[in-house]
Amino acid sequence: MAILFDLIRQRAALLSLAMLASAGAAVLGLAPLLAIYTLALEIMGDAPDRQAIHAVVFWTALAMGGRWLLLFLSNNWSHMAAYALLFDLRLRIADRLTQLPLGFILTWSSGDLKRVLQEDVERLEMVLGHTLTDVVAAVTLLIGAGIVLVWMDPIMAAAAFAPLPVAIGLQAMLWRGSHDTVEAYTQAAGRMNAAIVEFIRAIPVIKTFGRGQTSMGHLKRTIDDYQGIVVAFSSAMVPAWVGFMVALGSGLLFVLPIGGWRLLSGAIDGPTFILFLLLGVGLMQSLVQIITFGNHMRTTLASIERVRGILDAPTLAGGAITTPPASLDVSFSHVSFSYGEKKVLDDITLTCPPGARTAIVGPSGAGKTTLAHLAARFWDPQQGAISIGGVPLSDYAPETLVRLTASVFQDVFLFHDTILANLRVGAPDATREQVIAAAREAQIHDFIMTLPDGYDTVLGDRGARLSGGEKQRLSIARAILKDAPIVILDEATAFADPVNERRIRTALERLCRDKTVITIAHRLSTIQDADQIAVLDDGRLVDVGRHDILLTHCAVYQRLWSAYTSPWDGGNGSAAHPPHSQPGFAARQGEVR
Ligand SMILES: Nc1ncnc2c1ncn2[C@@H]1O[C@H](COP(=O)(O)OP(=O)(O)OP(=O)(O)O)[C@@H](O)[C@H]1O
Repeated sequence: MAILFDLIRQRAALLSLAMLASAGAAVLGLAPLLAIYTLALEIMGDAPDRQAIHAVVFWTALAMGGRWLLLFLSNNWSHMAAYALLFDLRLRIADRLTQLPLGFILTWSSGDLKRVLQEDVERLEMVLGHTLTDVVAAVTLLIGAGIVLVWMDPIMAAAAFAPLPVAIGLQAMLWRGSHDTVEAYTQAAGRMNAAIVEFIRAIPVIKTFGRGQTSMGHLKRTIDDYQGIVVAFSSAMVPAWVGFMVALGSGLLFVLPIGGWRLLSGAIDGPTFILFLLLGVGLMQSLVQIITFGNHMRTTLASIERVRGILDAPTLAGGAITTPPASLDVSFSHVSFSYGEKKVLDDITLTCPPGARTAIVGPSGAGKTTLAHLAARFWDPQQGAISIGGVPLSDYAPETLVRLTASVFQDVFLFHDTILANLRVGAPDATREQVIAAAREAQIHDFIMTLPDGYDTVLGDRGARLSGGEKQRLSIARAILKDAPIVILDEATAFADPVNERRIRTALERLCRDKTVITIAHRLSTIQDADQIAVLDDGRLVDVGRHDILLTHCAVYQRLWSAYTSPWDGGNGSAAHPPHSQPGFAARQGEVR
């Protein structure tokens, strides 16, 4: 709720004006009813005054014009405020996302992040742009007209408001019973959305493997689940909701007999009776708007909670050191790391010497990627410290740390922009000539020159028009251009054709020249000449050494190597590919930060 008030405060002036205009429009909305009352007084009076009748028509028309103007202004102002707030909030979330550890962002699916940025933020528009002013109008009408009615005849006013306790009681029943159901509904809707997104993404796999029925099964289950909850929700809510609506319309049951009795007894006149029939009965409908506001607020508060999940997530503390370190070694000192309760790295102490290549190997799930992510500061370890040149990563200013490392990971992201802009991501000031030189070294220049606009060709959505190998080489070109002294690589597991593989190997050899390199190795042939190989097993560092030495005494490495060199998969997924005659790098895909 605090975040909502905080947002409202930022556009308080505009929203207040919108609410005032809405309240004014509501008051003016009473004009036709009062006109009927006044006309009835004139017409039923002894000597109807033509001039007075004309005046009533004139003032009513003026009031209607004024109401139109106030509604127009109220809508305009509330929407201006709402969209400005939405814009601010989206920027705040986007800004926060850039400050949050990458590891945190990787735990969210892109569908969930999109939902927060788009649907959850959009929900505020409904409240701020529409229902807030509607509810102000409804409350104004209810209170304003209530005062007028009580002033005219308290007994008749009591008759008009008689259904109110019943309506409120039924609404309270609805609210009390619905909390768990609304929660279940929200979760079922979330599961169904996620299943739909997954299904759409999986269509190529489904078509390739002919798993249509199986994949549809999960989607169908989530839709059935959602439908079941909606039907149960409706059945549980309908009786009370219908009762509420009937109660709202039942004012006539009280106003008609009591009004008739008071009219006949001379306590009220005809025009007053007519006014109570019109106003007293119609007034209750304002409650619907108030209830709608309450319902919108409930779903909006759930959205705000999700927004807060991002805005309140802890960022990594950045230090103040901006000078590059004298030495470019990367050291892990007694590092332990857990994802939630699950410990995946345990007391790792390892130094990656400057200008040397350290390969990390181990069975699948041993923690290789996590260790590389920690070196790139996706997360901070819960225990121990990671340092560059003896300075803990957290002591560096974030921009300095970004300049010190280039990461090439498996998921390549290419912006919907020109190739030139995509290559300049890590080096915005690079000249065109420097970009071309980097592309040449990454073995991608010739391909770029075959594109219609060369370096100015705009890439499709997520680089869809490029092959996997082309994307990899573009990402390596980015890293070469960035020219960071420390390179963190995640070799991917996908095969490349021999020509592409040779190109990638050449590009990576160029990228890693004279750099401190930490590489996650999936193909052991590529790391036989690494300066040191760190062997991980089940989150622990079991050995560090060169290939030949490890082969003589490290049981885990021997197992990996034997599985790797066996003609059949020895049961270890990460090292089951046949060795290549030439050692070198074979990273497949990569994203450069
Ligand atoms: N975001 C995450 N949340 C929870 N657990 C995770 C997360 N990322 C990885 N893990 C778990 O941590 C362990 C180590 O994973 P990691 O990816 O570091 O291993 P790896 O050695 O790189 O594996 P592979 O060779 O299969 O890629 C695994 O058990 C994995 O399931």
